[in-house]
Amino acid sequence: MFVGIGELVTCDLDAASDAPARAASAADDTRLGIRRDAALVVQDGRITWIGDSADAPAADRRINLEGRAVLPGFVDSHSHLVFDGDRAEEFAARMTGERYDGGGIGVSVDATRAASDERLRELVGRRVAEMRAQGTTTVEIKSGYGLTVEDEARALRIAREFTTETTFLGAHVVPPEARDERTAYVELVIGPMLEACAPHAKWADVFCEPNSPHAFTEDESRTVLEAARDAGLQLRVHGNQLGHGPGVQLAVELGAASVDHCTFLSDADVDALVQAANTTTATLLPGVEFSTRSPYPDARRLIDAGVSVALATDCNPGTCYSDSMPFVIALAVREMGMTPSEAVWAATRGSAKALRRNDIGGIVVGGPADLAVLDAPSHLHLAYRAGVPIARTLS
Ligand SMILES: N=CN[C@@H](CCC(=O)O)C(=O)O
Ligand SMILES: [Zn+2]
Repeated sequence: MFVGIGELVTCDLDAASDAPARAASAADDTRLGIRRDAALVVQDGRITWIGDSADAPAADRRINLEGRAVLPGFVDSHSHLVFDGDRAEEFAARMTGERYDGGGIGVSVDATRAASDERLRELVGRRVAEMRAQGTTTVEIKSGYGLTVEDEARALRIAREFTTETTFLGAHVVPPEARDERTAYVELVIGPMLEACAPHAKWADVFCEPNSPHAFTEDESRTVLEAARDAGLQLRVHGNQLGHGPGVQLAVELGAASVDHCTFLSDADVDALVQAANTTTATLLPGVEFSTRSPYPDARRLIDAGVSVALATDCNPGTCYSDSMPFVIALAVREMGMTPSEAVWAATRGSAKALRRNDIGGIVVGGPADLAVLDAPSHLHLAYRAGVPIARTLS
């Protein structure tokens, strides 16, 4: 049992029926369901009681959190953790003006193909441990740095050892060796690659980006997504990252759970996301804009319009080699005009919704004890103390 919780952020509203977290003012934290001086009882990994510290029942073990804040563990609904090598020099070049266009993905593909299973497993394990150490309790992991039948299936098999939220991203880019055979590569993705990968994946994703010569057009993306849906996978889309494009409309049309990035949106894109708010979440990844020196997505415009918004890291070797949800929350507050409560909601309930999960992202009796604790009295400190390691998981 945990007692002496200074601020218990439950996010306990029903994720299926909730409207997007829209704060009435910067100080509004009513949607977070905050209790003060709280206690909770955990048994066999589940929460069995929530109440005031003063009313806490007897328990075998009693841990006094001395006024710390407890939140739902963060849900990181977008990551690419199965890779070897890094692209620090590409990052440094961007800081002095180079543009990102997805071409560096081929560098990570080479390094990942050359790595042994053991090496990849160790790297993913290390990254998941880093995430947990910063308060993340659920992570989605994509393939996408193999881009052959065997290498994509291998990436997903390894990812499955760490999470049930695995995503087939054979359509990440056209690999360098297939550059002049785009059609043949798409056929490979929707044929033997999908067949080998589907047993290890819950989701399929595509980098739909006509602004990159390496990524996929609207027609190619539709072909891949429809084939994946027919194979029983649920859909997600990388869209509208590098410029205006068809990603959002395609995601909404196909009923994808999430369209991720949403950096460049037309009014029609926002309208489509409002109409689809119960089905399709806009997942914002501000670590990418930080790491590519790009304009941030307009989170205020989306939230004020009524779009369902989530936050995730997009941890990958190219556009954001950070797996820190507290960093993302700080960026969302400082750079995207989200209130601290909106950012916490989007990183927990919102991100759970982007994974079509109602069982995580909140603290409720009967739910899993997926908890984050802060070495601080309130969730405001996540952005206020940016860069300070105040968050960890509590189990
Ligand atoms: N946009 C496509 N995929 C990743 C970047 C991958 C890379 O550059 O290695 C992203 O989400 O930003
Ligand atoms: Zn991504």
